[in-house]
Amino acid sequence: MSHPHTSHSRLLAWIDEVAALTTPDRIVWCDGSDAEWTRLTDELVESGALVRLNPEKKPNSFWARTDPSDVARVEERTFICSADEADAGPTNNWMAPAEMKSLMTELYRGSMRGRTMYVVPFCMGPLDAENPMFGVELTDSPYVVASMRIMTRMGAEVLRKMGDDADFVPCLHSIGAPLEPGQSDVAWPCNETKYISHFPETREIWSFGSGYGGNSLLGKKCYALRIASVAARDEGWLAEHMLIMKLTSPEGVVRYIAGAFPSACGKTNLAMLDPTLEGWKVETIGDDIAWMRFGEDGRLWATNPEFGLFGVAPGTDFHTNPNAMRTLAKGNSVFTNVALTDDGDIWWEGMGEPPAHLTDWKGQDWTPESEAPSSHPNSRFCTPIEQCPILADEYHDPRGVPIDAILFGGRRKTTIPLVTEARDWVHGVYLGATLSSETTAAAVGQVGVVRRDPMAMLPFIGYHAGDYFQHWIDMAKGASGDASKLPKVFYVNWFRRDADGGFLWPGFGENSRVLKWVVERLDGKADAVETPIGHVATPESLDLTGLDIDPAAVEAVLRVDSDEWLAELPQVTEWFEKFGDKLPAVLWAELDALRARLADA
Ligand SMILES: C=CCn1c(=O)c2[nH]c(Cc3ccc(NC(C)=O)cc3)nc2n(CCCC)c1=O
Ligand SMILES: [Mn+2]
Repeated sequence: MSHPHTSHSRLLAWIDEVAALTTPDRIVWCDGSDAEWTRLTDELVESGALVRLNPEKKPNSFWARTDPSDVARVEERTFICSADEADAGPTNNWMAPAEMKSLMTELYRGSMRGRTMYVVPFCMGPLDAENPMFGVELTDSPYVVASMRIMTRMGAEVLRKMGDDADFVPCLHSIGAPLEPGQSDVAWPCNETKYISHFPETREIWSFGSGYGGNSLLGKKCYALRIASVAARDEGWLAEHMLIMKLTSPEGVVRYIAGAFPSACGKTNLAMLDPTLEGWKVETIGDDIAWMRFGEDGRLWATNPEFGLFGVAPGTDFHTNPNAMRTLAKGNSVFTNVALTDDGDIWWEGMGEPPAHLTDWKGQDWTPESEAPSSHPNSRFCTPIEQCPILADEYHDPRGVPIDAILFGGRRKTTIPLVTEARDWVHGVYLGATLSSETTAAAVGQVGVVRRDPMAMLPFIGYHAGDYFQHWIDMAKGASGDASKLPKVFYVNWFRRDADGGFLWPGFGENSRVLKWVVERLDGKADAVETPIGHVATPESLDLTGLDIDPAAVEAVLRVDSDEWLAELPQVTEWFEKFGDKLPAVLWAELDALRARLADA
């Protein structure tokens, strides 16, 4: 059956099935054109869902406010519906796929009444990749369509490339707010019942009830991490929650670094770093997701499958991330749950002195005397990555870049030194698997509690975390047995504090000094002290030129205190016990070896 837009019979059959179930008033095929963006954003402004910003401040850009109940990913409503419950593992919510599908089918029944169902063909990664990773999102949210155009390659070009039989990940999304005839819409329709469900064996995603980013832009966390991590396990590659950066030394030597950090560690700030060290240059390839596979040369090649940046707004400003601010200044962006200035620009906490008056993320008047912040802690900017002034040319190369170093990082007041090099690959996997970070206000729960967040992937591993650790161990075999081709693994912590609670390390652009040490370790140049926890930088081995820092602070930020580390071991044991016999034995061995080294120290 041919159709004006495609002759892909499986796609057409799926669309017919979903339309029959959700009963939208109309179906619109998205072509990803500027004309379509204008139509969509005009409609959204008309309906009150978006406010157009002052073109002189941010051209072609918009301010959105969600329902206060729909402001973040809903981890407790996120499910991995593997055929076998054991495959979801202890870090995921599970429901039998058939049960979840029959339950959600009833939720979708008539859910798009009165609305438009948009067909959003998209591709994670370049269209000219060897095997492009296609998806099609069916959604009743024009906000999602506009955001997907920024975050993914989306539209007619993708449909053409898909031809009539390419594989694609079906992504079904409904905000779950049917409109009765004559009923007027609310600015942010959603449903108090939310399900974000993944079906790994059939590679499908069903999302219901939330319009918010990670729950509704299904190409990102749902596809490029949870579903992709399952495909990566089966096919021998890695889908990771990592930034990718290009680092060039003053001598012109280029190194590529991937980094995994939980939220509130400044991953985007690091990905777009403005180095303070003279002559060093950072260019950005990605700030959130890295797909990594071994090339014929035995090296690990990484690509960024995304087409935009979906960053946390508060804390982003010209001091912490000047390149993000320059990206946003070019416009073509959507800002969600930030504050609106009286002259039609956006503002959020961390941007220096607040204006005398703002409209806050709840649409209410805000002044500097207001108790609550003007912007929600999880408020976001959504902006085209091609606007980033330091985007590396390699971003567009379907081969990606060969990774020289992997950084794992967390937010810890104590215990973890500024930078440590892993003893080898397995020890590096141990560091990633035991990565810990203190919770902050941006996430739910109390502030300052140490949580394990393995490879910063805890909410995104699409299967049993024990199998995931085993997969990381097994990846070393992909380096065609030549360990020298594997990336070196490092563990960093920008957030160690002194006895008075002050930060020991200035962070931000000064982190370029740590990156220099990492590169020099790759070249076998920089010095390190052998400690029970790995090779730790010495104060002398860091280039502190021009940095006004107390030598005692440098000592303190690099210190390895055996008592502090011995105190960590019971937590690691308790963490590892969650995975039972699926925890690779080599990781128990690493823990035992660490305990023995600490005892000798
Ligand atoms: C590449 C930068 C990484 N990075 C950091 O390296 C970093 N370090 C800190 C802690 C810190 C905060 C303020 C200062 N201020 C002054 C003046 O030194 C210093 C360190 N905060 C940091 N942040 C912000 C975290 C919240 C998203 C951060 O992103
Ligand atoms: Mn992320």
